[in-house]
Amino acid sequence: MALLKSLLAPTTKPSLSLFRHNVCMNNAPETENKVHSGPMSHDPARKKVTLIQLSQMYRKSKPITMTTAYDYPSAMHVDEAGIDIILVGDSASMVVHGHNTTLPLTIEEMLVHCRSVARGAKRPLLVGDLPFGTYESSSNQAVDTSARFLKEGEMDAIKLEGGSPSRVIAAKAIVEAGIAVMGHVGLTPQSISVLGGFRPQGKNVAGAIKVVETAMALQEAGCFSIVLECVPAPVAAAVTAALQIPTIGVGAGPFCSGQALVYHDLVGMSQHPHHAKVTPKFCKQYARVGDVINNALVEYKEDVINGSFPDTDHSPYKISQTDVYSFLNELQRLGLDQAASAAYEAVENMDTSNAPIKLQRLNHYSDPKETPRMKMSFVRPLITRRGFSTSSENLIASVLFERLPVVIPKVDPVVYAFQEFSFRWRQQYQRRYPDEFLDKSDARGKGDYQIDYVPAPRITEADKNNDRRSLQRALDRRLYLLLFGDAYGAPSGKPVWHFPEKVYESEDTMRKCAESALKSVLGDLSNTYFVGNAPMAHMVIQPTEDQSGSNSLKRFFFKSQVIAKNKFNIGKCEDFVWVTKDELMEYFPEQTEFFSKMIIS
Ligand SMILES: Nc1nc(=O)c2c([nH]1)NC[C@@H]1CN(c3ccc(C(=O)N[C@@H](CCC(=O)O)C(=O)O)cc3)CN21
Ligand SMILES: CC(C)C(=O)C(=O)O
Repeated sequence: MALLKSLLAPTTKPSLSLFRHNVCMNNAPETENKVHSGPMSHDPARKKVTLIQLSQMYRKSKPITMTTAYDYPSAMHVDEAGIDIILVGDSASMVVHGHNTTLPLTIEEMLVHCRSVARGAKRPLLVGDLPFGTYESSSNQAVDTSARFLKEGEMDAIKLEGGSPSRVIAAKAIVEAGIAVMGHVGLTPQSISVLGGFRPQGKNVAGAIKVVETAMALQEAGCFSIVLECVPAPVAAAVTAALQIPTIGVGAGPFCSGQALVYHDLVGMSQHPHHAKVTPKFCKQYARVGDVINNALVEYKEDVINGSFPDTDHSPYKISQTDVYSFLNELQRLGLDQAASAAYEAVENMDTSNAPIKLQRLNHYSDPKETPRMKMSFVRPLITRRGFSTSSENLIASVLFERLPVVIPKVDPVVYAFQEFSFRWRQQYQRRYPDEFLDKSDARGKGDYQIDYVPAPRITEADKNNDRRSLQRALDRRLYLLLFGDAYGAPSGKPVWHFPEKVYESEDTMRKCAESALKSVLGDLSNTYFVGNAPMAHMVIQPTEDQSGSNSLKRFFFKSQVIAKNKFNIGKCEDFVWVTKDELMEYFPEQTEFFSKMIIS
């Protein structure tokens, strides 16, 4: 105990610094921490605030800072900021619980707040506010409640409101029970019933004198400090001068020993006028935390809705490649095909955007020749699609990707003849332009206004060379994209001409499936326009003799158009062509009838 006292004693005696040095070598700070339940820091500025520290600050006229806190995170922030006192105020009733007054808060609720704060704040002095109705009826009740704040609430001291004679007696009894008491005069919100509202106090001579006398009586009872709430600055100055203990002002002007503000008010937590129960006039907002919170929540919501959260960075839990396969197989064995399909889809999707997963998977492989892709394609046929598909048929989304004519098509001779005729007709019967207008020989533009307009040729180099890979051909016709390579339903290993297409698996819609088919060829869909959500045609393909045992195939065609682009990097195929309707028929000799119906021009 003697050691502890000398550690706490404010002194500059040289012997002490020597002593401290020894203490450190003996790892004594731990003893210190235990006694005060203080932080593990060796920084003297982090030493637990006690009544002794406070009276030192008071004697040295160092301003004392106090804010409220009601939970673990707010307590941590307040501690971190080096605030001296945390008041677990009954304002919790209003700012945390949403009541209109401080009256409804119970002792049990308060104790929950107190314990949470005690877990978060190690350095500040912790003061618990006695709730309305838990200390007024007798000194015994006041002592019992206060004791609970120390035993169950882990507080260092309590605060009570008011200074009536019975209240002063109760304060004295609590101090005599060994519990430090902070008084509270001026506006005492628990007395709202008799005060008639959250009204400032001490605004006339009698009121001001009452504030001074009450504060003095509470000092006499043994309070270590007094909160002065909502009183004029001169009154607070008088009280501060009259007392030998620190005053803490809340809306009481600058002449107090210290200042307090409600946490939510000072950080600007409750921005919304309907939600901020009260934000008294005297509050200064040091931030607009409420706005920051609102923005964060809105952004989060949007991210979830548009699918950008969670991304792979925020989906950290991995399952090994081998386990995924066993899991898929197990799901199928249990008849949970849709679940297996969904899990497989997830593996595929995470795959593309997360290289580390791939590496990790490869490492799990025992046979280095067997790549993950091969193993996947082994699993794939086992998996059926979810949604409206039945297990006996395979659905394919195909894309008829077209480039519209770039130049006006050559006019049909009959149409041309009619246009000629109607032009002459109009010329003949319309009113003549005035001569002076028509006779202006320079009316067609000269000099700066002269446009040397040479139309681009309708026949391009690609037309001349029959370069079907170019989009700069058959400018007056629609062109359609065909790919050469492996296709679903084709004899295995034999590349064929086909449209961009994809087997429907677990996309939300066939249209989505068609989009991903085209995307896998073009890389992205930014220069494409999908025409409508519904397929434009569908084709049923029965299995051939040698494919007996396999299922029928349904191929749905979706129309998409090229926009604002005259060259694409076509991937995922051995070859490709951009062809007109007539040319397209050459590539599908067995299906000319179908395609000539499906494609108009
Ligand atoms: N968010 C919050 N901040 C606080 O400072 C606080 C609370 N809540 N709740 C508990 C008490 C209540 N306090 C209050 C509440 C309202 C006023 C207020 O608005 N007073 C008006 C006069 C209102 C009247 O005359 O009826 C003023 O002009 O100061 C002041 C202090 C201070 N405490
Ligand atoms: C305004 C402060 C001093 C208070 O009493 C509370 O927060 O309950």
